[in-house]
Order: sequence, then C-alpha cells, then structure tokens
Amino acid sequence: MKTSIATVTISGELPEKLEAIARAGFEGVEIFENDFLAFDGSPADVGKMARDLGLTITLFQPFRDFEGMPEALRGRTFDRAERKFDVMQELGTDMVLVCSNVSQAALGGIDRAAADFRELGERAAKRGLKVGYEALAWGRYVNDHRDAWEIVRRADHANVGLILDSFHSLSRKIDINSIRSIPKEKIFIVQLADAPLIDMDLLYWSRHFRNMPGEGDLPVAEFTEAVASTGYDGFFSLEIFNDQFRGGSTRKIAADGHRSLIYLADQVRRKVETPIGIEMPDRAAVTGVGFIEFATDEGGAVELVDILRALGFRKVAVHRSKKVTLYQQGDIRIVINVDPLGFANAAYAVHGTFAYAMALVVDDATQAYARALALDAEPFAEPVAEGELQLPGIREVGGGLIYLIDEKSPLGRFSEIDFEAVEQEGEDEDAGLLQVDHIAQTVAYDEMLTWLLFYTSIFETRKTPMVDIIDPSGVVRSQVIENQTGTLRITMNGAENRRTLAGHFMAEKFGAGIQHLAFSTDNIFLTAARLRAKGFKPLPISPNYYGDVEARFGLEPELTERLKAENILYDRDEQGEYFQLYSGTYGEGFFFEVVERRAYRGYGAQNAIFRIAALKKQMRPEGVPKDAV
Ligand SMILES: O=C(O)c1ccc(O)c(O)c1
Ligand SMILES: [Mg+2]
Repeated sequence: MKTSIATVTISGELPEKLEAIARAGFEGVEIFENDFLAFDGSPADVGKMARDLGLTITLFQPFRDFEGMPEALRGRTFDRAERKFDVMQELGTDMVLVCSNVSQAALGGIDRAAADFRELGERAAKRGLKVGYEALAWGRYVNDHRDAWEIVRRADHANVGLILDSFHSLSRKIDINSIRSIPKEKIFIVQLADAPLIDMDLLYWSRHFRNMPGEGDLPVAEFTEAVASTGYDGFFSLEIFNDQFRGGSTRKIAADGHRSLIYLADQVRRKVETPIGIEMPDRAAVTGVGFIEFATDEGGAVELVDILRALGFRKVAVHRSKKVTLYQQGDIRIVINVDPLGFANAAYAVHGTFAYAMALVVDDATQAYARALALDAEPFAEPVAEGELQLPGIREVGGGLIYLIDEKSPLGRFSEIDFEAVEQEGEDEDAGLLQVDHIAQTVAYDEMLTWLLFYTSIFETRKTPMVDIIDPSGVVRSQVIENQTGTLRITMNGAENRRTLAGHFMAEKFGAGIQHLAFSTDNIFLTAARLRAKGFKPLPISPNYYGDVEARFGLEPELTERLKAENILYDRDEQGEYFQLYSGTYGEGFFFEVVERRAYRGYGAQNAIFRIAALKKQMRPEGVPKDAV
C-alpha cells in the first residue's frame, strides 16, 4: 500500500508536520491549503522541504465551490483555479482536490457540472496537472460518490478523475459495492478516515471526530477492500479532522496513522487479488499473562512484598544473575526487580515503584514479535547473561515493556532457566488466587486511541464501547480491550484532569501505567476469610452501598450481610454475577483487586464510582495512603 497523510491530520507547523510524517514512514503527503497559507516560505520552499524528506506531495487541497456556478461567477471560478494551478506547479504536485460545491449560488445539473470539469481538465492538461473530484457528504447537489463518479464519467477527460473518501461514503451508508465497477485509472486517490458512531450533524462529525482506520466504528476495511477489488494501486491517504489530534503529539499521531494503514492493509490483503500490504503473521492469540514485573528499590520491595504476602503470594525463585525475585500464587507470577542496572532501574528512577513490564503468553512468540515490529512497534532488548533467555520485548505506548513468551519454545520455561527455585518457608495456605483477571492501565485521555490501536492491531483482541466513570473530581473514560476467551483483559482508564484518582496517578507517576491488578478466585468468601487471616486490609466500602445493591438486585439479606462484612462489591449482567474486593492504595494510588466471576463478562463499571470514592478517602492530599495494606 502506498501511504499518504494530509497535513491537517496532525498538530504543529508545516515543517514540523512534514518531518513527523516522513519519520513515521509515509511516502506521500497532502498539503492542506491552510497549512501552506500559514507558513512563511514559498510554495517552492515547501516542495523542496517535502522532497528533501523523501515525501511525494500527493495533492493540494481543497479547492471549493467550483462546479455548476452561474454564468456571472463562472469566469472567476476558473481564474481562481488557475491561481491554484500556479501554486501547485511551484509546490511540485500534479493533483488538486476539488470538493463538491456547497455554495448557495451553485446550480445543480449533472451535465453542467461535467462540462465545467471537462474545461478544467483541459486547462489542467496544458500544465500537466490533474483534477480529482470528491463528493462531500454535505455537498449541495453532489453528496454521494456515485453522482461524483457520473460527473467524472461524463466529463470524459483523461485529466479528470474521482477522489473517494471513506468518511463521506460510509457516514452516509452508501453501498460500497458501487465502487467495484469504477475503472481503477479513474480513481485518482483514495482518502481514508474512520469515526466513532455518534448521531450528529455530518459536517460537525466529519470536522471534529474523524479518527484513524481501526480506531472508530466505520467499516473502513470493507471500503478499502472494495477499492482494492478494482485493482487500484495508488495512494491511500489519511485525512483526519480531529480536535484531539490537532492538539496531540505531532509525532505520536503521525506514527498512529502509519500503524493504522499497515494494519488496514493487512486486513484487506487477505481478501483481494491485487497485492496490498506486506506479509506478516496473524494477530497474536494471547493465552495468558506470563508475569507482571515491578521496578523498585530495596526499600520499596519490602513494602511491596508485605502486600504480596498479605495477598497470599510466596517467594518461589530468585534470578540467577540479577537482583530479581519471583513471587507466585496459582498461575499468577509477580516479578520484583531491584537490580541497580538496566531499564527497570531507570524506569524506577522516573516513576517510583511501578509495574513497568508484563509478559504475555502467545501461541508463537517469534511470530507475535515479527508482527509487532511490522506494525512499527519499538523493539526492546537488554543484555542477558550466558545461558539466560532473551525474551522478545517491545515498548508499549507509555514506554513500559511487553515481553512475548510462548509454551512451544524455551521462553515458556523462563522461571526455571533464568531463575533458581528457593526453599519454601513453611506450609502457609495461599488465598486461593488463581489468575490475572485483568490489568488496569491508566493513560492520558488523549492517548487512549493510540493504546487501542497498539493492542488491537498486534494482538487478537477487540474493544468494547467506552463508558464514563464518575470520580468525585471529574470524569474518567474507560474502555476495555479483551479477547474472546478472557485470557487477556485490559481496562484502560483515560484521565482528563489530575484531580481524579486516575489523573493523580498519571501526574505523580509522570505518565501512563498499570494502576491496578485484578486477580481471580473461584470462591470470593473463602479468599476474603484467608486474606483477613493474613492481615490484609480491604478497602472499606460505604455501608450505604449495600442497601442500594440489595434493593437493586433483590439480594437475600444474608448475602448482603456477607458482602458488607467483607467489603465485597457486587454486580450482575445477563450472563451472571461478579464479586469484587479491593485493597487500599499503595504509593501514588496503585492497588489490587480480587474478583470472582460467575459467568459474568463485564468489569463492574457500576461499582467504579463507589470504589473510587473509597480509594480517594484513603489518600491524604499529597497522595500518601493513611493506612497502607
Ligand atoms: O470538511 C471539508 O470541507 C473537507 C474538505 C476536503 C476534504 O477532502 C474533505 O473530506 C472534507
Ligand atoms: Mg476528503
């Protein structure tokens, strides 16, 4: 797939935008007129800048309100076009995007529009230029690519072609199969954008809420497949108008755009004959969480180990060459890294005690790693001692690490190969914790789409709809990324303001990261009793909560009493029941959760407001817990 992106998609000034676009790996760029007008250099300067970065200027846009103007205005419209042609020639691009007329003055009429385009095509041809016509979803007469195509067909000029834009076609639910019969040489360029399904005015939706393919809810892959079925092999160009992207990190948004196109091409590649996209392994199937690793120092480790022991974990092994210890319970492995050398220590120096890495168990680690790299993930590796394993690793969006391990290679035996088992210190019962149920990551609200694209493009996962969670100091947006089998569940909480629990965590930790870990049990009451015996202090839940829960779900009073006695939260969905028990906060707001699912599929979003209120009550203004676990 030949990749391009419109300058309007990202923030910054033109030189910064072009640099980020080239760095992200795009081959082409659409120059948006406003970006050029706001820039002090000449069109030739812009052209040179782009070429020096190895970028082709795929087109110049937009040229508005052209076709079907009444006679009195028609001449001036062509004069305007000639002026644009001058700029284009200086820029060094051969295509202009003409979007369908929205002017009150415009006359309808398909033959008149075709005649205008034929003349424009003649003028363009004299200068070696081309004209592409795009139907805006809110065009006055032309708002459907099928009508735009008919006009282009009747204009019947080699220098006049069609521009398709997935947003305009998909937002109006136009049958995309209509694209399949358009001759490929008449499709001059294809613009791509996705968007979340929101019921609102088309123009407002388009100008503020578009996002990268795969980040929204529109069938962009089906659209692209229809385009590819024509044999089209030109540029696919992202054109995303999004308020968040306009204010976001220039480089990160450009990188997301490139990743989104690679992922899209990979989805389409499998369904069409024309080669599109690069060969890469399938999305990686995750079968479990191999371990979660904390970076800390000796002092921090003492506190962390106290909590782990109160949760029923045991020290099972020590690393052969590093100051790293492995704790385990059931199938849950927690690694504590206090090694003074290496990435963990650097992460600790910035973030404090921090769950900075995790290992995901995949079907095939080599393939998963290859896919991640094909999708622009940044590889991570540190030197290892002889005989020890080099776990394939990638950096995640916040800078933390994801290791990829599997059962089919020695990687799955990391805890024997890299670690030495320790003598068990007595026969203490564990607390019945079985598995990592979910990993809750706190991220900046405006980076949620970046995380979403990262996980869903590399791993076989899906997203669930975003929900709003009310914090006493603001709103936190929550979205789940999970797989079908429930062996990978990540909840992402996006904080907009630093006074929320999530926002405080982000601010104090200097960035995104894992804020809580939820472990599963198959008997929450037994686990609660064992935890109590180990000195674990649950997060106290307001007694008022239990009256409401009893009434809402029609619970037996005895059950309500048991829940209340153990500070267990309750929820129910169509499938089943959910029980949640929380620890207090640790450090800047990190905590643990224990859950029992009885066929329940959700995450207790209804309870989050009470849990957040209770956690915040525990934290002193400066964020230190009053009562550590
Ligand atoms: O919102 C607009 O006006 C606009 C302009 C040019 C485009 O290519 C487009 O898709 C939308
Ligand atoms: Mg467009």
